[in-house]
Amino acid sequence: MPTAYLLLGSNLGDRTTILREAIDYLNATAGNVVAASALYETAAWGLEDQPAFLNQAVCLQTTLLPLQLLEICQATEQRAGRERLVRWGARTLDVDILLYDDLVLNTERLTLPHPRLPERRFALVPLAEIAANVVHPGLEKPVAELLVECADMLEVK
Ligand SMILES: Nc1nc2nc(S)n(CCO)c2c(=O)[nH]1
Repeated sequence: MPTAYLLLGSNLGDRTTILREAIDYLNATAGNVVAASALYETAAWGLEDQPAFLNQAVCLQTTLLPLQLLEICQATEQRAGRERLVRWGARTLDVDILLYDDLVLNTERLTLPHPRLPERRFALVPLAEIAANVVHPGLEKPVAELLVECADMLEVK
């Protein structure tokens, strides 16, 4: 069964509850969440003048195809009241697909692996907790090595 790694993020509202409810919804609609990292509080990347995020990586075993999984991720965001007001602005929930097995995909709707994964410690740190030895298809390096190489500073509030 395909394995996907997702990054959940929230910096608006009751972040802990939002992330827990997102995992419950993914379990009910997308497959089985078989692993979840700890919650990491990190300074906002991108548009820095916004509240700190809570980030969490999850491992999902799924029978959904990538674009079907993307639809469920977007539905999960909408259930949490996600409003896309400002690009990279504050949001109740963000669910990004980081990896989907060893698939490399470049479409208008979805790029896999996530194109900014190698430059984001806020994604690499939680992912390395549950998938340190998973090899990034395309870069052919394990997640742990991507983390070591990532220059992005992880400032914990
Ligand atoms: N620390 C942190 N910064 C972020 N900037 C954006 S956009 N996002 C949403 C994910 O693309 C985040 C995030 O999840 N965590």
